[in-house]
Amino acid sequence: MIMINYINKLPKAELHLHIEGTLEPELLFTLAERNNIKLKYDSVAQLKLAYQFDCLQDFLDIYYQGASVLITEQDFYDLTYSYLQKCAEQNIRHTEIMFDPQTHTERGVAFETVINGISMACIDAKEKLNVSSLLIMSYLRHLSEDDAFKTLEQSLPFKHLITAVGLDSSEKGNPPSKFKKVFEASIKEGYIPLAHAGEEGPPEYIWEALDVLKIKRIDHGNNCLQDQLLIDEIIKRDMALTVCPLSNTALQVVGDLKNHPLKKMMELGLKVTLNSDDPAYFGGQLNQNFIEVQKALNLTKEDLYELAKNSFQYSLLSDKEKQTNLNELEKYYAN
Ligand SMILES: Nc1ncnc2[nH]cnc12
Ligand SMILES: [Zn+2]
Repeated sequence: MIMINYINKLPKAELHLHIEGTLEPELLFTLAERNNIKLKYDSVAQLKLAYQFDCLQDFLDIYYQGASVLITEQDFYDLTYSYLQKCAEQNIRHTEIMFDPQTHTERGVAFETVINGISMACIDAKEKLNVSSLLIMSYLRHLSEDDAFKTLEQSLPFKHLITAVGLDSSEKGNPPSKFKKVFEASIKEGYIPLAHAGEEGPPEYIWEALDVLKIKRIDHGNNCLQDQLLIDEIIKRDMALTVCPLSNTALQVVGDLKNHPLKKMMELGLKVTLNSDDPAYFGGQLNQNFIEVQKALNLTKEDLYELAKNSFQYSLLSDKEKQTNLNELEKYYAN
């Protein structure tokens, strides 16, 4: 059975989303013009043709290029508000937004410009769209730990606006242990530790993220399936995986959605959530991920309910906020 309508109205949270990855080609061109930036592509159609990826690195090269049109506070505001409007349309009640400060500070854009633009949009969206959000500052793992320390330092005046730290970018060759000290320091500052692990990297990287970085949630985590002891450990620790199906097929982590391990993960007892990762690049927003994976794997209403429930349960919201969202979901499911 196809459940597009049911999915569209299902109350849900998104826990794995890069704000730079929500930059739609149309907005990218608008911002390039506004900031007098010459692009390599003549049109939106031509740019879209470049969105063909063989692996994570292929994508990252284009994604960092795209982000170079973001210059002013207004740019970051427009980018973020536009995503939050899409959340409202999809009945995403809460979202946990990753941002990559180093992608911008490396180009001479101040940390302050980035965080102010993003967080102002979040405040306005709460008021006008009733979508709640919080921010995850992600360190780029292809850069050095010293560089991450500089970013941590820059974030401190804005600590009240940031809930967690993450780790993203090129996984292979950049194990979590490279960032042991900066994660320890981030935890001391009150940030909750999260990390991408096991997207392209081996199960050992997931073990390191758990044991060395002390993470509370695993971004992707697909490759845990290669290690039964690791699966047992993740279940024992009651940790969630933020799974991103359309990202996985776009980056050739999974060949075909029909072979996506989501259902298997659920059957094994792993707690999983569905997410869009970089929707402007991977062919679909969160609801499109739900719709396509439901169809490919024949997910039932109970499965969809479990995924939505996990998205609130494993969010970084307070227990009270979780309960409010869960009550709303419960009501929807019962009707
Ligand atoms: N899927 C992904 N993996 C690692 N780094 C990323 N940055 C943006 N999207 C990413
Ligand atoms: Zn990601």
